[in-house]
Amino acid sequence: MTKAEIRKQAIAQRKALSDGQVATYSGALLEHFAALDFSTVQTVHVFLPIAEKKEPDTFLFIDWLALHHPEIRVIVPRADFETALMHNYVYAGREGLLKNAYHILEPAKGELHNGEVDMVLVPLLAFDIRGYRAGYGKGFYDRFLQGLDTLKIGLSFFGPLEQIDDIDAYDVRLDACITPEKIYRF
Ligand SMILES: Nc1nc2c(c(=O)[nH]1)N(C=O)[C@@H](CNc1ccc(C(=O)N[C@@H](CCC(=O)O)C(=O)O)cc1)CN2
Ligand SMILES: Nc1ncnc2c1ncn2[C@@H]1O[C@H](COP(=O)(O)OP(=O)(O)OP(=O)(O)O)[C@@H](O)[C@H]1O
Repeated sequence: MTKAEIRKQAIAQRKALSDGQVATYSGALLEHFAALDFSTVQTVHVFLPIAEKKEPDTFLFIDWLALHHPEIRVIVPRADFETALMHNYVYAGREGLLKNAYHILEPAKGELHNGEVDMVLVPLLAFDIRGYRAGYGKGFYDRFLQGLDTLKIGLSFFGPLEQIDDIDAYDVRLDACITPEKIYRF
């Protein structure tokens, strides 16, 4: 399937989830996340969920990290839709977040983070068994991840597709993808 076909299907599949399912599946994702090795992780980049689009509730991950790994810095993005680039900020609590025109919560201001990130949680609409992903189609994460030496972990409520057909040279493969059922490693 092509990314365009996949997007349509995945958006509809997610829309059909109840809020209860989103909460249950998000909890299942967190259980797998919590079993990862954080011994060399100092910084984790976490996307903030678009609740309207039934994305995984990554606040669960942020709260878990604060409790179990208070030494780990959480970095959150702010997306610039004119340039398709993301600017990254040190997470400083929910109070400082505002919703942008795309219903994405983002830091209104704060401390920019231009340093390394050891792990990136990557949003996606679908992924395949090779570790390729399709998102909303603006290439934000492909640009951000290009050349970045970091662990790239997708979060998905659904299992992998056989193949995303129209992969291009910019597409960055995930190292792993967490689903409610299991972690896929690539
Ligand atoms: N939580 C979260 N943050 C993220 C992403 C993501 O997938 N999830 N992105 C990942 O790269 C970037 C934002 N990507 C986006 C790209 C396009 C549209 C957009 O065009 N929305 C339209 C139509 C979408 C649709 O087809 O449903 C709209 O909402 O009107 C939204 C977000 C950066 N931040
Ligand atoms: N590093 C880059 N430099 C220039 N163009 C890029 C880069 N990365 C991706 N693109 C372009 O951006 C467009 C969108 O890419 P793609 O369809 O793979 O988005 P996506 O992965 O679904 O979206 P997102 O990363 O925002 O979730 C494509 O035309 C792609 O070639």
